[in-house]
Amino acid sequence: MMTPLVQVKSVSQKFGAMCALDDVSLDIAPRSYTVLLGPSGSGKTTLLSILGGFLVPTTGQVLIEGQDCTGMPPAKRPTTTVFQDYALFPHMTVGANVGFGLRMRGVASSERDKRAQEVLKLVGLPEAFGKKPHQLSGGQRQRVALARALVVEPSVLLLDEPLGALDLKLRRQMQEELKAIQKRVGTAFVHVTHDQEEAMALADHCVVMSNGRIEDEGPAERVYSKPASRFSATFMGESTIFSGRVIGSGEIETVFGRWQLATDVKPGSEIVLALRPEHVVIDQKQLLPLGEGRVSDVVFQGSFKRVTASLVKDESLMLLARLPADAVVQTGDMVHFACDPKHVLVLTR
Ligand SMILES: Nc1ncnc2c1ncn2[C@@H]1O[C@H](COP(=O)(O)OP(=O)(O)OP(=O)(O)O)[C@@H](O)[C@H]1O
Repeated sequence: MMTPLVQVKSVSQKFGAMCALDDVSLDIAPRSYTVLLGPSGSGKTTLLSILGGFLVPTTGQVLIEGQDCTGMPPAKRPTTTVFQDYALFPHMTVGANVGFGLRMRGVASSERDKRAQEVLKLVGLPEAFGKKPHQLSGGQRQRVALARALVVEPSVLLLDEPLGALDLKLRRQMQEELKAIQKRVGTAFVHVTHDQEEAMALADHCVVMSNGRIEDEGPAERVYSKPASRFSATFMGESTIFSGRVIGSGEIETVFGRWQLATDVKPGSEIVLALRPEHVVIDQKQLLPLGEGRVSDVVFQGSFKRVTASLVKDESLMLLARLPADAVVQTGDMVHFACDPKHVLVLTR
């Protein structure tokens, strides 16, 4: 990795007895799109607040561009934050809202207006300059909030659930726009979400959080295809999880029998195995057999069918499968399930 733009070093945040962040370290590369992904209460907003200077961590350090910013107030550090509710000033025009940060920095009005116009163009709203926030749609207000944060040319833009207030269709559209704007301006973005699809669509670097710790981090594709832990295998996409034990080199004992599986985990170790639904197939006995299962649910989702089945070998294990849209399966059917050994994920955590 090139020299990090941001270095979070062993940061912990306590609120009384409650530990919201527990020894978190993270590097953020210049020009990157980082997504902090995790369930409610995992510490995402706390970490973003520490990056933005709204919280001073109990212990640890935050360096931005090599400078120690740990105790520095928000206005002094090279970051700006876009909040979920946009926090636009309702009585000001869009142009004045966008130019606000420049006004605070003493930039003259003609220069402010010129730069506000430029960023409004950048976010696709060149005609909004003289309007008031209430004359805009939710998606447009979101873009004004983005323009207002970008106009001061921060080194890092922090976004706290920026698309949370938008409906699903607009959300997907704004994801594409956010990514395109980030590539255009080259500013590093750090974006908090609990939506794993959003994380996959946006992240160059995906950081999966749980209980105040980083569970997994890396390119979104790597986190999905080779999750580091059971938590990230189930939070970033769905998986069927089952346990196993390594009994010899390349041999694993599972509820489905003995499997020949390449693994470098040492014999005797207990492991967790995960299987993505798109890697489960039916009626292909030449692959690794998962045995028979009774289909308990079939949901047609347009391009595929999402099938849930309880397996004869272990009825408590609910198998998830994503089958072709034309697969002939119904609730109550007994079906032979299998998987390709190369897709079985062996997790050590
Ligand atoms: N000011 C505070 N005082 C006390 N506890 C707090 C404070 N801020 C956050 N917490 C607690 O710290 C933990 C982490 O909260 P945080 O808001 O960072 O999580 P999050 O992952 O952003 O969740 P969400 O998606 O719900 O916003 C939670 O248990 C929360 O209740």
